Amino acid sequence: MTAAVDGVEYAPHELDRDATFYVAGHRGLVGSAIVRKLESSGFENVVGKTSAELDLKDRDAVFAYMAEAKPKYVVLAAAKVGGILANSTYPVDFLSDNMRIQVNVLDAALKNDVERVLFLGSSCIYPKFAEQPIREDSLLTGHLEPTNDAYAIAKIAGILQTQAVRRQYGLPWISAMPTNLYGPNDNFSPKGSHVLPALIRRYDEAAKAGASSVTNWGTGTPRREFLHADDMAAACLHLMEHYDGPDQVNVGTGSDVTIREIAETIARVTGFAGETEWDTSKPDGTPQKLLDVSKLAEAGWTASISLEEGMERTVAWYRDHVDTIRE
Ligand SMILES: NC(=O)C1=CN([C@@H]2O[C@H](COP(=O)(O)OP(=O)(O)OC[C@H]3O[C@@H](n4cnc5c(N)ncnc54)[C@H](OP(=O)(O)O)[C@@H]3O)[C@@H](O)[C@H]2O)C=CC1
Ligand SMILES: C[C@H]1O[C@H](OP(=O)(O)OP(=O)(O)OC[C@H]2O[C@@H](n3cnc4c(=O)[nH]c(N)nc43)[C@H](O)[C@@H]2O)[C@@H](O)[C@@H](O)C1=O
Repeated sequence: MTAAVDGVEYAPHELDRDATFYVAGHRGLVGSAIVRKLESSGFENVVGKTSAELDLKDRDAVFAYMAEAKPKYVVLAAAKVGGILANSTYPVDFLSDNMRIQVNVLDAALKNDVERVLFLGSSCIYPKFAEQPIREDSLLTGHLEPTNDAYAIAKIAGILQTQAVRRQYGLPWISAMPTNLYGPNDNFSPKGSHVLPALIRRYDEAAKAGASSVTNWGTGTPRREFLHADDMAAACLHLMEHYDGPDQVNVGTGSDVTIREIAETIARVTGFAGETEWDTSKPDGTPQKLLDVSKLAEAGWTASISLEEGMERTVAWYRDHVDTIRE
């Protein structure tokens, strides 16, 4: 199928199933979903390294690994990642670690002639008060949300590096900007996680303990768009096979909910029957973050896992893995 994005036709570019495919961050929420998707799509040689085996902040080690593994394709799904509190408490780490990880991986990929790279950014790259739904061309048109501006600047630098490689070397590297994601292998730590895993854990623990109330952060009024990691992985492979433009592509569902609404859904799915309270001393973050996904739709991909189904699957996964989740 030929895809026409912004009036430019892209012929399908089927990836070689026998080639080495390096998924940086292969144990994480997104990386593990990409590994599942690649393996179920016939890729025979998907490789990855844990951060203990290969610290991507270590430039020499990254160059040595890339020279040895010689991947033909790379997805960069390794990053320092966290929710609103972690981002606003440790901005230097989110800026510095992510700049180093991405510069090392992208430079080493260039040195080793990696044919196709997918860089993953985040919807927080867009201005805090961007017009909704947020189009790709609103990048750099306004001020960032202060709770994650340091992380966002690192991600913007990654997009620019991908575009610069295209301009200077003509390589077909691309980048995708996911909305808020969730699913198996997420970070469920109460202080470090994003809202959805935090609420699954809080409501599940409260339901099991028979608690009369739970307290969430902020006012509950911000709106967020949630995409299941398996959909994200499918979108990544689709883009690598059907898109070859310089602009970053938004990846989301095209619809959003309030935090209060998602809390009600999680309460229902976990069986929590008590009251929900809101701690307004905690930050709300950006009031709304809904991506315009028309470029992705033009490229031929739309999400298929509903929020209700994705929540049920994730709560079930969490309950099965509660003893081994990362803290
Ligand atoms: N989760 C979300 O809601 C969103 C995520 N994204 C982006 O998607 C990508 C993946 O995020 P996600 O899967 O959620 O994050 P996770 O935290 O689940 O996974 C990140 C992975 O990165 C690896 N990693 C981190 N630091 C290093 C390091 N110094 N050296 C080697 N590996 C490292 C970790 O490896 P190990 O396990 O071995 O320590 C981990 O598996 C990131 O670029 C993120 O910015 C974008 C928008 C939303
Ligand atoms: C993906 C994106 O994720 C981050 O941005 P965010 O969307 O604001 O992230 P969040 O998921 O942590 O919060 C969403 C909303 O939910 C509310 N909320 C309620 N109760 C809890 C709670 O218990 N935990 C958390 N984390 N949030 C809570 C919280 O107050 C906020 O209003 C970026 O830093 C950056 O990492 C990024 O790119």
